[in-house]
Amino acid sequence: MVRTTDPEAAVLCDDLSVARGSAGMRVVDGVSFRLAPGEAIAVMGATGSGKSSLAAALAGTEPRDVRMVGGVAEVAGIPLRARGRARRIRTYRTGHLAQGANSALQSQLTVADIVAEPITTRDRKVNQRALDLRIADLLDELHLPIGAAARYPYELSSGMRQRVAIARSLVLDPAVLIADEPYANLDVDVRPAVRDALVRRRDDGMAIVAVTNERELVTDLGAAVLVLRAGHTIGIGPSIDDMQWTPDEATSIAG
Ligand SMILES: Nc1ncnc2c1ncn2[C@@H]1O[C@H](COP(=O)(O)OP(=O)(O)OP(=O)(O)O)[C@@H](O)[C@H]1O
Repeated sequence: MVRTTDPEAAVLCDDLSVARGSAGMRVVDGVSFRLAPGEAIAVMGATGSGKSSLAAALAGTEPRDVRMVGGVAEVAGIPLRARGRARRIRTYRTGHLAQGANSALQSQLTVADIVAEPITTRDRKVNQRALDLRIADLLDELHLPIGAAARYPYELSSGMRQRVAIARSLVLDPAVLIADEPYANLDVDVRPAVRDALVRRRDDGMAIVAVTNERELVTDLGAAVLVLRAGHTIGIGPSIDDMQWTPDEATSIAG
């Protein structure tokens, strides 16, 4: 088992570097931040700056071509480099909304099965009635219609699929949520339901790493801000109000 340097942190990155693809190109270089339970950080930056690669590395699951190549990273008290049982525990404690998750839902499963899968793959003897209630509550919280549970992804709009993917990422009550573009494909009228679901859990101690360039979401989450350019940190600050902005990106912390 790999030793944890900061067991109290929800997420710790110290000089973290991440490589991607068969050529092992370094796409995140020397990123450092610490998140306590109940805190949020927004990873911002232009397209290709490394936001999704950082999120995927911290989620530690998919895609498999993303890997840590330097520094320290710990999520939910367990190092990213840990293997075996420690790695499995870290996976259960981490919710992951991957980039494009709404278009990657398994087409042969119903919404209920998709959302339940993180639980059913872990515990095959789970009480079905309790599970059904839990999923109905989650779908309702995210303003999905009654009956959505029995439907298949191809029967849903992209905004509904996005909320199914969010429900799945929350179903295990994770200690840490890694959410890549939580508002992707969401109409403005359903965004408050997603925002409230995230803020409520953050208030209950869930830490959130959100890849987003949506300033309103960053403010609503009370998130710290990390801005990347070409894999490097070009700005980090405790809130979006502390950042200095050019027309299209934050460049540094104020002052
Ligand atoms: N599958 C892949 N194989 C190799 N390189 C990749 C792959 N996906 C992305 N990259 C490269 O990794 C770098 C970082 O991409 P990444 O998707 O993490 O950035 P991003 O900031 O999330 O961008 P976007 O907002 O467009 O999703 C870019 O140079 C990109 O071209």
